[in-house]
Amino acid sequence: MSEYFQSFIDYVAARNPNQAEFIQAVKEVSSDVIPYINEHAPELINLKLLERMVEPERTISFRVVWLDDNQQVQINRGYRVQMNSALGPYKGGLRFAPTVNLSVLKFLAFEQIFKNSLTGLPLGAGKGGADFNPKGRSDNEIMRFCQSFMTELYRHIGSDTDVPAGDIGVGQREIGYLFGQYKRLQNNFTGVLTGKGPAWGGSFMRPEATGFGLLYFVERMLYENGDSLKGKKVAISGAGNVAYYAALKAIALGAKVVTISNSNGTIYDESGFTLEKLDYVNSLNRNLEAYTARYAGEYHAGKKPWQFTCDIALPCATENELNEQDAELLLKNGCICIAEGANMPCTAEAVEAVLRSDMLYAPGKAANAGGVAVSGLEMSQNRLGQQWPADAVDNQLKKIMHDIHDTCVHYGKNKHGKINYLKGANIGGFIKVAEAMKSQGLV
Ligand SMILES: NC(=O)C1=CN([C@@H]2O[C@H](COP(=O)(O)OP(=O)(O)OC[C@H]3O[C@@H](n4cnc5c(N)ncnc54)[C@H](O)[C@@H]3O)[C@@H](O)[C@H]2O)C=CC1
Ligand SMILES: O=C(O)CCC(=O)C(=O)O
Repeated sequence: MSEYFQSFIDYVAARNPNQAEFIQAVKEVSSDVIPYINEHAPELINLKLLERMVEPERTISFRVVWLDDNQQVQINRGYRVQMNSALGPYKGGLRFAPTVNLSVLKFLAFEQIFKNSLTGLPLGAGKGGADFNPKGRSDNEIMRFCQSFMTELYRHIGSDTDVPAGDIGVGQREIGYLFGQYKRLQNNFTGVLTGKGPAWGGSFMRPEATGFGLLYFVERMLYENGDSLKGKKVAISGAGNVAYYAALKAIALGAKVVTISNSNGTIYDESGFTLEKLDYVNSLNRNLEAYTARYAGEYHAGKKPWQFTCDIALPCATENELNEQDAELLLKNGCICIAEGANMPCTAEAVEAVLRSDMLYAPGKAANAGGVAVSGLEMSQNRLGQQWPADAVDNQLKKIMHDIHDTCVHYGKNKHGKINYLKGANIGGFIKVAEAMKSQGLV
């Protein structure tokens, strides 16, 4: 690696102590982008484009006070990282989980810059959330928390400023409570959040978009490499929004899904999940062990899905959930493709192991961009005061995922025809943002 790369990483590490996830994401992007800049756009070095991209435009941190069902006062910390507005209003989800901290949100917001650029839509990048654990909380507690969170956040967001959406722990229920509180405070029914219910400004297909988009990407990637999803054995991690819709679409495209998991363990069902089985998993409310009382699957407490033989691995749960050993095991067992539904689910070492092999690797910023893409379409519908039919949105989603795939191929194919989708996504995502920042002057 070049001198510039090392001095850049040292600079970022010194300015962001104790932010391991953020530095991991920055290293991963800059290891592709810096050689590209050195060769094709050295003028960007003096403009300090990358140095500017790693500095959030604004970071908001605030107190969230609320009353639990036992009348006890609870205090959480809320955040919004407004990372980059070169291409449009800040855009990205809100995460409610005890693991939320600035390092995690900055890595997510940083990844969002390149992901949102790849969609081809006018979307800047942001991410936010709180260290609030929704597990075991009543519906009323969730509502009170959301109302308190929005009572501060509302002054920093707007339909042309910053448009949050969901992420881990934030689905349509939470978006509803957040939206209701924003409307009450601002007296304004506007597209300030995406992932809304279809009856009150939401886009059809937003719940499905990330999981479906992931499979559209995988389908295209396999096709490009002379293969298809038909008859493939697919291992999926997670049991939330992305995992569920990824499983549904994989099954619809002729694959067999054999695992679903959460942080406690994995269900392995050799005969493959069906829609009915997946809906049963949803009804279990995190108690995956109960699956075996009804269906002939196995429950493996404390185990990840990556030990089971599969052709395709789709990590759809959380960051750094698939490590180097997992990647080696997948390779040994004949897995041909890892595609990330989650954000940065593979550790840096796992990515290196995969890139050294012939396995296909689709990074999250490309493969899971379908969610934010349909959020972008929801913003367009809100501005126009329209609601487009589900099949029209689905067709646009498919086209966007295919275009992202082709951008990755364009920037990631080497002279021997091998495609590095990570490099393609990093460079393809970077170029547009860099051009926009250059045009907009020193901001
Ligand atoms: N919801 C969306 O539209 C998008 C989500 N993503 C990413 O996809 C991932 C999943 O998000 P959602 O499905 O929306 O969240 P969710 O809250 O609906 O589901 C998360 C699932 O992951 C499981 N999980 C959490 N930690 C785990 C661990 N250590 N090991 C195994 N399972 C674990 C949870 O039990 C839950 O089943 C996250 O990385 C998120 O940032 C990315 C793009 C868009
Ligand atoms: O739809 C959105 O704005 C959020 C999507 C998101 O958070 C992500 O792509 O990781």
